[in-house]
Amino acid sequence: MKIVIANDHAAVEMKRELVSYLQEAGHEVINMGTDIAESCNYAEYGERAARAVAAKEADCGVLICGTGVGISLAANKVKGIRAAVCSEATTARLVKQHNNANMIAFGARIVGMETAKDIVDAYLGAEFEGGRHQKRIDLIHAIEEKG
Ligand SMILES: O=C(CO)[C@H](O)[C@H](O)[C@H](O)COP(=O)(O)O
Repeated sequence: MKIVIANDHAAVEMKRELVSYLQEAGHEVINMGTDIAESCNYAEYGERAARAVAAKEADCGVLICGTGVGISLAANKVKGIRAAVCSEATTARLVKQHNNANMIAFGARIVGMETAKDIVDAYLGAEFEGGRHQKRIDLIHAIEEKG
């Protein structure tokens, strides 16, 4: 898969390790930074990655900040984005199966490296189930259209 990844200063090391992990698994990774420890603003990185997913430049996205919350809030402001915060693998699987999340987010200050890998594996290994779940996603996007 083609996966975009973005993070703030809280997650530079975790992102670096995940990029290698995903590449070793055969994925193409588009790294949108940040790659330095200097304090930065998660909204800019979340938006950049979300726009790439919305434009179909990537199949999906991985977002990491301190908690995963700020960067997902920013990404979710981009039309067509469903970014879900996950702190464990079951949620990561279900956000794909039920919500067809096109981005996942987690916190480098919340989950450890092995859990982060489990989250990513569960999400990438899951398939959207469609059916009743599609109607619910359509309702979410109807809210988006109302502005
Ligand atoms: O946005 C966040 C919380 O929703 C992220 O955790 C940020 O990484 C965090 O706010 C950054 O905090 P810092 O004190 O500036 O490192």
